[in-house]
Amino acid sequence: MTDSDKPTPLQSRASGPLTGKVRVPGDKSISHRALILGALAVGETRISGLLEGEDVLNTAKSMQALGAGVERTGDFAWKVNGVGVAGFAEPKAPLDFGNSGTGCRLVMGAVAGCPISAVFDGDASLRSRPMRRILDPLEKMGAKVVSGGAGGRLPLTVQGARDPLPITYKTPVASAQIKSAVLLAGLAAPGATTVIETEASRDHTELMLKHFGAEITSVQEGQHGRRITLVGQPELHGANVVVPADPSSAAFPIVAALIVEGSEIVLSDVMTNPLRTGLFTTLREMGASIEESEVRGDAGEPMAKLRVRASKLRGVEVPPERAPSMIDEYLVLAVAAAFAEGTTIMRGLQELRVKESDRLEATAAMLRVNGVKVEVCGDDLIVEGRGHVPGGGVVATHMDHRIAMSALVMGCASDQPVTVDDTAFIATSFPDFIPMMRSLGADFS
Ligand SMILES: O=C(O)C1=C[C@@H](OP(=O)(O)O)[C@@H](O)[C@H](O)C1
Ligand SMILES: C=C(OP(=O)(O)O)C(=O)O
Repeated sequence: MTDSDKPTPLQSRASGPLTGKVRVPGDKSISHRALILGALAVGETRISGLLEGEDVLNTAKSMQALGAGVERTGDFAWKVNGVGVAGFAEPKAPLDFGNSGTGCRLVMGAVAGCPISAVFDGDASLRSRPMRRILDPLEKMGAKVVSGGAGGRLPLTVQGARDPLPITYKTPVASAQIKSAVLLAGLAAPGATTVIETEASRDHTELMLKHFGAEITSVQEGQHGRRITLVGQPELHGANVVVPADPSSAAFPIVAALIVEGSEIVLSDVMTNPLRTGLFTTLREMGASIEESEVRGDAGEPMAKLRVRASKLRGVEVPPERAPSMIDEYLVLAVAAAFAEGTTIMRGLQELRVKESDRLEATAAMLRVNGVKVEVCGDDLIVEGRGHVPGGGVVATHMDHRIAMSALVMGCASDQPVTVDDTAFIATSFPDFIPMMRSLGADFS
């Protein structure tokens, strides 16, 4: 997709109860990592349940361009033949990550540990996002940034280190992308690479590195943090990866079922890694009925079946330390908050400003244009829930898939229909969102 493509608007209007059983697509974070670690391993990796969204497909293409064998073998089934740690070949053309911060930043880390040069680029949204946070530690490890836009913006060229250095790095913000970039570069360095985080971020890279044979430890650091240590230059071996359903995608049908009276839906295989389930904790505090059953795990990633029933919600205060475990879910939580009774205060959301859009302002604008009273106060978002939403607004999605899906969920129960200006970017993370929501009974036209 390019930002010059013609926009495809869509309207969402109140429907009868949502019902049915669905499996949302594979987790986006795990899908990126399975392709990247498969490409850095020796031998064959088989992935099932891969998210075939644009963000992940761009990572697959970049792995191919860097010399790995990447092949689709069936629906959501992929095979990767890796080149080994530090074995990437120099790509002949710029690597285009489209809309995806994760793909771009993790591959920057992997390339930084190889003696090659690669150009990184993306769409207008990705070109506006900060890359200095990744380049700073990678430069400490010996990589060079040959050229780049102001403030480390894309497009830029990374010249990987011939002899990468292991470092101990304290991440300046809770970010799994920074942590993962350092660990992936650290694979090629001799000795121990350590990442310290004061707030724990999602640990899929650590769990998957272990699954592929690396020696990696993670211990508590302070009240909410982790200290992660990776032993460099491991022989990673190809592995089987089963990708569970993405809790960040599940969030949309879950909130829709909670706000549409009489709804009851079931979602299978939803990943329940505790570093990803802050939204479920918050919704339960608001009074949501979300029942878990059939809890099981694969490659260290737990998953469960979720049964969600329409519920009367009340406003709550969400503490800032919960943000890393639900960082992509505040948009749709704000929709749930608008349908709740009472005020919801979401604190410490500064990282929302540097996502696909400025999500703090875009979320406030989405609610405001649909008649909800909302305030951005510093880095906090305050939503006045009145038990119903007037609707009737046209929402600007700003090349942001999660704004588009959140607005369509809001329309499922608002008094007047809600329109989004462009649905195209939904394909980055949840290509079947529209048909899946319609199959549950949503009225999108
Ligand atoms: O590592 C990952 O897979 C991700 C980390 C988060 O970003 P940050 O690391 O910038 O917080 C999140 O917002 C993104 O959707 C996926
Ligand atoms: C922030 C997101 O992704 P990324 O950083 O990979 O673009 C997201 O999917 O909400």
